[in-house]
Amino acid sequence: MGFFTADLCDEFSEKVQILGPDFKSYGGNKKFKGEVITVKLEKNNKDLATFLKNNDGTGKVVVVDVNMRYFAVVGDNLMKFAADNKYEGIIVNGYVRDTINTKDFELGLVAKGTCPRKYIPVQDGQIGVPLVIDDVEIYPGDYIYVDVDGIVICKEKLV
Ligand SMILES: O=C([O-])CC(=O)C(=O)O
Ligand SMILES: [Mg+2]
Repeated sequence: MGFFTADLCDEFSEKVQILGPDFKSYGGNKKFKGEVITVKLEKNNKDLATFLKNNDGTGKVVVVDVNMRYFAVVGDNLMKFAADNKYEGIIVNGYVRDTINTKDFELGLVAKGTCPRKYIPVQDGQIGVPLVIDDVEIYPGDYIYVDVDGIVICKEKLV
């Protein structure tokens, strides 16, 4: 795939923002890009699971903010939904689990770390709301670029 986040930062330095250094890769693709869909969760991931299961993800990256609450919101089940619907990747400001298996799916997954526990009681989430992650405002329709160096976000499509 023809981009490097370092080159995007140099070439479009006025236009891009970067998320912080604490994301790690747990998916099958280390490099991915796409148009942002935002999801805000409290602790439980039901609305994210339903969204991934029921919506086409071609060209899309889902950015999930769970405010670093220490519960996993993505594992191999949700990765299967996302792979089946052709999402490019998922970015979680929080934690994931089943990470031995999440890398077997052909999409990106980055998160701040792992947690073996999920929050069981169902709670409502919000799809398509503005997020603030690592002091960066993220809106639906932004474009995001991920590789082994980091995560670059821009209001417009760069490549
Ligand atoms: O099932 C869940 O809600 C989270 C998880 O472990 C998975 O996606 O496999
Ligand atoms: Mg699981």
